[in-house]
Amino acid sequence: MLKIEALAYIVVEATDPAKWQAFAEQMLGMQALAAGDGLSLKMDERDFRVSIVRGDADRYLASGWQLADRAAFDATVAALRKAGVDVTDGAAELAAARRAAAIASFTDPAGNRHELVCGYTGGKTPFVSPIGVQGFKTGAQGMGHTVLPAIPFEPTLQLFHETLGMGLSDIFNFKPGPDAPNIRIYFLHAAAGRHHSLALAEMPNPAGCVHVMVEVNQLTDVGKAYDRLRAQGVKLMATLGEHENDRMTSFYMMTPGNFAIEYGYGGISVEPGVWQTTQTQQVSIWGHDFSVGFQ
Ligand SMILES: Cc1ccc(O)c(O)c1CC[C@@H]1C(=O)CC[C@]2(C)C(=O)CC[C@@H]12
Ligand SMILES: [Fe+2]
Repeated sequence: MLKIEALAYIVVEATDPAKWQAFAEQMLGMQALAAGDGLSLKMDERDFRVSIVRGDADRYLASGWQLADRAAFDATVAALRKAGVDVTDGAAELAAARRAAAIASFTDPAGNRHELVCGYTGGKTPFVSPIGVQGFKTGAQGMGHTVLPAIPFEPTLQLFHETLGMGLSDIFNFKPGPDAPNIRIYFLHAAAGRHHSLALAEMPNPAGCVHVMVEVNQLTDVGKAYDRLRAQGVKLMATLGEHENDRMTSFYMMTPGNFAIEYGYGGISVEPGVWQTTQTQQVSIWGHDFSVGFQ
């Protein structure tokens, strides 16, 4: 019963949503629709997969987690409360804004904000990219993956792995330099089987997120996006490459929200309960030069 299915959506705070509109439409190829004084970014038949809300900062605000049904939602809220997590029952107004039948929210030990939702009450209309992107891979596996800062690491990992039951796909002890201490990055899967819906990274991030990954249906759209990045002067955070752990071919760019987006194709799926946790030895089997992002 107690199973997160996928990352349903993310919420981003923006001082100037018009910047996100241009970035979403012209760089990412998503549909941007007015929503109050913010924006709904559409990646598939759902009303939104990214909610841009107007505010005083440019940052990541929350991760929205999909529960299969009301029973799974209630069981998850109960499990969190039993573990001592302060869970807030969401108001009907918030549930309506997120197109959810029910919503609850909590903050993890690292200070990241999360929303739990069940059901989907919004519209189902076709996705039509304004620049011809041939679709994002969403569906049951959700909008993609999010990598969140996780300090303190152990209690944050415990919440998602033990209390919420997300499976450990891969463990990576990242060594930034020969004398630098290890940074732990743990990759966790949800029930729908995307290799990771969440990664916890033992590093601080003032924007509230290290990166969000969105996946397209064809490699051609990754290559075309790379061309657009250069034409539009968007800041590259890592060159094209293929990850060792989930075999995603992708590149990374900076967003108007001060966190990065990984734009990828071809990631693997795992079978929950069967998959054996791997221990990655390297970031990627080719490419992914992150040094360009620090320039
Ligand atoms: C290692 C890895 C596997 C699969 C992924 O989807 C993925 O994003 C990563 C890279 C994670 C990580 C990051 O996002 C922040 C900057 C990091 C720490 C680096 O500098 C190398 C690995 C990067
Ligand atoms: Fe990633």
